[in-house]
Amino acid sequence: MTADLDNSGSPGHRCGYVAIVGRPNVGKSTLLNKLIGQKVSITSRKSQTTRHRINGILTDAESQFIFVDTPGFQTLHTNRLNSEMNRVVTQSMRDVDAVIFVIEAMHFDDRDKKVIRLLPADRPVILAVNKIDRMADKSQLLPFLEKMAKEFAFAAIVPVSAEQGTQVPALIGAVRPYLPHNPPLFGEDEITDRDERFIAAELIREKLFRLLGEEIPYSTSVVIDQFTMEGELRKIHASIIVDKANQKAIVIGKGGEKLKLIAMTARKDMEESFGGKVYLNVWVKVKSGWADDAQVLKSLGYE
Ligand SMILES: Nc1nc2c(ncn2[C@@H]2O[C@H](COP(=O)(O)OP(=O)(O)OP(=O)(O)O)[C@@H](O)[C@H]2O)c(=O)[nH]1
Repeated sequence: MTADLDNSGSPGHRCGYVAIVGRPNVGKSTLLNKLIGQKVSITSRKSQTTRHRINGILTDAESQFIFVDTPGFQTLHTNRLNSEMNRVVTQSMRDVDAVIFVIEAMHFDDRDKKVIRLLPADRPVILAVNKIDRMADKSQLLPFLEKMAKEFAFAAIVPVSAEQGTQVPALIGAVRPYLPHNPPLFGEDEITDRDERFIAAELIREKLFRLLGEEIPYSTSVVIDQFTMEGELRKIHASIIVDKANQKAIVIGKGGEKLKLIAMTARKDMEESFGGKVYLNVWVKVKSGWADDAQVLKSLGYE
């Protein structure tokens, strides 16, 4: 992808877009956070917490990497939301200069193979073999990397531990040569081009994944109804949208305890992210079939 150039930056400077793809739960969000050194993309133990494209930006002396964190490839649920997500993933790979394909060390399954089939043939794909810290027998790594080299014409293969940061600089070094010569598109201190409204919704959604049971979060979404500044205070009104009335009861919890906890922990994270006080009001609303409703999807940013 090229952009309007303003002739700032040194002549050798590189700048480009990099997509991070992989099946759910391989560690894409953790890797992005490690790459850019700050929590922007949300992470969770449950899979499929990433629904939006999130740009994280890494700027160093020679280059600027604009990372696109994509939703995991969905293989279980088949509603409209998931087909939209798969579309967003394929789209995001077409718009980038390089792709980082993430898998788990020693795990290469049918879901990973599905992702491989969608990888673009006309741009460099760097394979990041993640979670190497988990390997009990490190001597198995080299044969696994050799096996992977036969699966696709990867531009490079880099074993990493996103969680511990091991080999992350090597991964950056492997991607760098594929960025085009461009001056930086973003200022040095910009980490994401998403606004605070979006980050606020992501932080609430992250709490749903962390604090609710297995099934509920998949049928919920978060909408920011109002976001205003009163002096230094951010006043945020948000709605958690659920599919059914019984889910509303679960999100609220006994005596409102669960919702209180969701709102309190989300508010603390927002205050840390935004660097200022936050007043947060969270409602739970039932909208049946929202995940299949094109109109609702549009209002959530899937166009
Ligand atoms: N041991 C270990 N765990 C990791 C590593 N990287 C990620 N994880 C864990 O794997 C789980 C999934 O990580 P995420 O970063 O949320 O995965 P994701 O691929 O973004 O998942 P989706 O949003 O579902 O697509 C989390 O519990 C992480 O803490 C790693 O290098 N080592």
